Amino acid sequence: MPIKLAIHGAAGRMGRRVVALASQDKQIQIVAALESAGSHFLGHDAGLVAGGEKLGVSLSVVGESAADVVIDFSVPDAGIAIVDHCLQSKKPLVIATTGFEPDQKEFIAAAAEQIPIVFAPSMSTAVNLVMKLTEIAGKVLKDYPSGVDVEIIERHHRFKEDAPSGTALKFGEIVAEAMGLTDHVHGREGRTGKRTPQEIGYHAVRTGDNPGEHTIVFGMLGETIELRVAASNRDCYAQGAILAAKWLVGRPAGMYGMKEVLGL
Ligand SMILES: NC(=O)C1=CN([C@@H]2O[C@H](COP(=O)(O)OP(=O)(O)OC[C@H]3O[C@@H](n4cnc5c(N)ncnc54)[C@H](O)[C@@H]3O)[C@@H](O)[C@H]2O)C=CC1
Ligand SMILES: O=C(O)C1=N[C@H](C(=O)O)C[C@H](O)C1
Repeated sequence: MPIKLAIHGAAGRMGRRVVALASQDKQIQIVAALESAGSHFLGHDAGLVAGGEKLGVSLSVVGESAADVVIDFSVPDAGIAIVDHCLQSKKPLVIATTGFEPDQKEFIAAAAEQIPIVFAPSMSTAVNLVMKLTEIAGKVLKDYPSGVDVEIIERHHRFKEDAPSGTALKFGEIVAEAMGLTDHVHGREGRTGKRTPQEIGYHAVRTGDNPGEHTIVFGMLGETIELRVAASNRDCYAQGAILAAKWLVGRPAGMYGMKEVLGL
């Protein structure tokens, strides 16, 4: 029996790719494509909106559905609303949306005590592998004699609404944990003084249609390491979200990440 999938934010850049790829997947049946009450795509066929063939599923607002699992690529407030919906209907949920406030993250963590949730700022296998490499690099370089300056540079399309990216923040958490660093510095301007060894620097570049690129720089005196991962389209994220949804069905309540999904 195929897994019945609902996609939240289905007419967005990511939602459309999830619809397009999930509709080609024999293990998945799309049963709901959800959008905001103000979307002019409501009532339109989700397959056609995604640029493919007619699917027979119209874009609708959140309501009762036969879904076994939900994938969310939307905006933070809508993400919280779908968490609440999944809590009430006891449905597993993959949250790919970024930019949540701290209190919203607490709400998600509390929800994960009752339903299974995968919550990850990047669904890409390559990005999650580079997170693992970053952890290794951080641990190995922690006590490097000259000291190590870690800077995280991310580049995304001009339409992105949050900065730095959720993925950049996650890279920063990994570095902080691995190296015992405490200060998160976002951009620099003016007479900032010398860089301190406790800093992790973040730089958010917004240009054109870049689907996402992250570079983690480990700068020593005498040598430099750069770990870079760049998407050339959005399918790495959509495929990862579909993989996470399949993995999540039947799991106990809990908060999972792509680390668990990918066995990293
Ligand atoms: N975890 C990951 O791998 C990735 C995460 N993202 C994140 O996913 C989110 C969406 O990204 P994009 O698709 O590029 O944005 P987008 O703006 O193209 O799509 C968001 C969609 O959510 C819809 N939406 C807004 N309010 C809604 C509501 N109340 N109910 C249902 N739908 C609602 C919008 O109408 C829109 O269609 C962003 O937070 C982005 O950072 C993006 C790519 C990869
Ligand atoms: O908005 C995007 O496009 C992306 N957002 C995610 C993030 O904020 O980390 C993941 C990916 O980099 C694309």
